[in-house]
Amino acid sequence: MDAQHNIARHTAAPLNFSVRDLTKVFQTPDGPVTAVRDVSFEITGDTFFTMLGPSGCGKTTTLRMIAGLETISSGEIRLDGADFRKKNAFERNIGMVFQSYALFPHMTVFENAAYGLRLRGADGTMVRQRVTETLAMLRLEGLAQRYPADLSGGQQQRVSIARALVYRPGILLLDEPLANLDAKLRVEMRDEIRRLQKTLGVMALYVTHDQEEAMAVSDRIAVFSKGLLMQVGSPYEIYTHPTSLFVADFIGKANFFPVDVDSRDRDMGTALVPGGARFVGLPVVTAANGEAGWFSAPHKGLLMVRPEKMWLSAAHGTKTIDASSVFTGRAVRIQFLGTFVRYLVESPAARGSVIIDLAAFAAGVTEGAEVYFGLKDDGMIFVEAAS
Ligand SMILES: Nc1ncnc2c1ncn2[C@@H]1O[C@H](COP(=O)(O)OP(=O)(O)OP(=O)(O)O)[C@@H](O)[C@H]1O
Repeated sequence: MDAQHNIARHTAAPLNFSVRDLTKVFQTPDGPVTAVRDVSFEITGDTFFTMLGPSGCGKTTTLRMIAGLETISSGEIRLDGADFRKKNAFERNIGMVFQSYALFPHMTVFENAAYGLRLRGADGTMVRQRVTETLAMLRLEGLAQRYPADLSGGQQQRVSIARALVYRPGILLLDEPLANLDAKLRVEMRDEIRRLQKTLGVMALYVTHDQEEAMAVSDRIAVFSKGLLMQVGSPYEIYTHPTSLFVADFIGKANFFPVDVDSRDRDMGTALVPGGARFVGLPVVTAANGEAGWFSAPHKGLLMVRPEKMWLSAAHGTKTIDASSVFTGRAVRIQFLGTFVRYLVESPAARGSVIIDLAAFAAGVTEGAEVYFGLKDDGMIFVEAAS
């Protein structure tokens, strides 16, 4: 068969890539360690899919099982319905980018980029054409004859992306590709990776521990904690409808108010905040497993409110206040953060200090001042039972 057969003309993302009940148990001298437990998700077409979580949560192990770099303890991986494990490296049709770049130090940029094509038996004309085209996409044209040691970190990472894309894989796997770059370059590169991914129409599986980065680049995010997949959704869904305390806290900033739930039905509830405030008609009630119907009243729970869903005013002001939903506290710190002002408020009603983000300074509120604050009624969400 013609060797060129192994090389796609254009990127063709799989229609459907799925992982079912994927589990990884490492045998260690201290006994078995379950790094990934029963993880299931599905990705379609040119989705930019990110696995996000703190260090040690199992995201890299999941990616490595998908890449075939780690054996699977149990579960399955399917590519357009077929068992992924039965496919050889060429048939899997994946490109991989590592945090460490993993370039060959004795090869030029051109030869590094050409590696995957040569492995697939591409002829000289095709290698020249593809490598030139791919280096141009990554703005590396002028550097083709350099060696990795003579490149900056950002340029080295571009070469490793070129090497992964040169044979036009359907799936691009990226393991913390920006972790070694400085903050400004990280933002530039993440936008560039996303632009390339969409231009080529490749499916992307991206691993990061940086929630801001995940929100900025992803179509969908899978949040991991301790080997478990906690939630999958668009950045908007996981920010506005976290289904667990972990996700609410890990994605963005969150305030938590211990409450007594005194009634509820499928998607409405009434909560009492010790101290007197009462909230009726809560918009969303979710359980740690994402299912409604989990709270039984009466029950203790946690009300989560995002900082931008709160109001604040000076306690000595003349504003008319509906006393049933107002808290008092003390503004302990005011931070001007450019596009908004952040107030840190101490209040016995909250668990930890309260973060309140306003579009402008609150009149008359200085550090140390007594304040009134409350929750806008579209911003509340139950996240978990208090144990
Ligand atoms: N080869 C191995 N042998 C034993 N345990 C391992 C091995 N690789 C990973 N682990 C363990 O599995 C768990 C998950 O690790 P993993 O690297 O997947 O997490 P991660 O979320 O990607 O973290 P990081 O961002 O730090 O790489 C951790 O507890 C880790 O110590």
